[in-house]
Amino acid sequence: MTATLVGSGLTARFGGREVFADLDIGVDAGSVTGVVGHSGSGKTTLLRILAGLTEPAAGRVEQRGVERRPGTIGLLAQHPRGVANPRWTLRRAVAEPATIARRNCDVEQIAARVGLDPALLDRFPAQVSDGQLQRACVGRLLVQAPRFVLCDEPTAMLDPVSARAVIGLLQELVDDGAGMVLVSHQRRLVDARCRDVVDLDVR
Ligand SMILES: Nc1ncnc2c1ncn2[C@@H]1O[C@H](COP(=O)(O)OP(=O)(O)OP(=O)(O)O)[C@@H](O)[C@H]1O
Repeated sequence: MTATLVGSGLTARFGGREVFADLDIGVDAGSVTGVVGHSGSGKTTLLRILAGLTEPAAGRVEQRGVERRPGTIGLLAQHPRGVANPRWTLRRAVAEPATIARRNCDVEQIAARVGLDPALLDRFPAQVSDGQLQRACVGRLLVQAPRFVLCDEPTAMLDPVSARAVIGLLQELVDDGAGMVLVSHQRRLVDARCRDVVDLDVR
């Protein structure tokens, strides 16, 4: 059975104001579903609902064909500084999924894979650039090896070289069989990468 993440009939509402209603979205293993829409249309909210971080006002999210274990969904935030623990070194953050699962991981090898200077691994988030921190977040995803990756404008903070590197690394996760939901304002990127696109503006 193909692993699939499915959201059906999803409605998001804050303080009586409806952000979106009765929305369906799905992504299969090894493919990318795009999410586009104007600022405030609910893209981040949709990712948070898919990740189980926000409860929808209606509808449900299911993972089909996936073994029950923690960490089957990974998130890559638009602003890595907003999610990185400021008191943890990059080494600790990258290794955390392996620490939780009580398995070993070669953090230096992961750093090499994501193009992060190993000397930066013992720094704290405030001591590295946004691009370096985002690469560490991608490294953490590689350690986590989630079945589904939810990416919220993952290159918005990055220079073109770092952006291409991050997109390439995310594509590797998809090539290895992850299903990805990609939120982006860059319609060209979405059209080039995504099999299905959910447009929150034309519903
Ligand atoms: N926790 C919350 N409480 C109240 N309102 C919220 C909350 N989270 C989001 N909203 C509102 O829901 C709407 C959608 O927000 P969301 O961040 O999902 O939009 P977005 O499409 O990701 O925007 P952007 O492209 O600017 O990142 C906005 O009007 C926002 O103010």
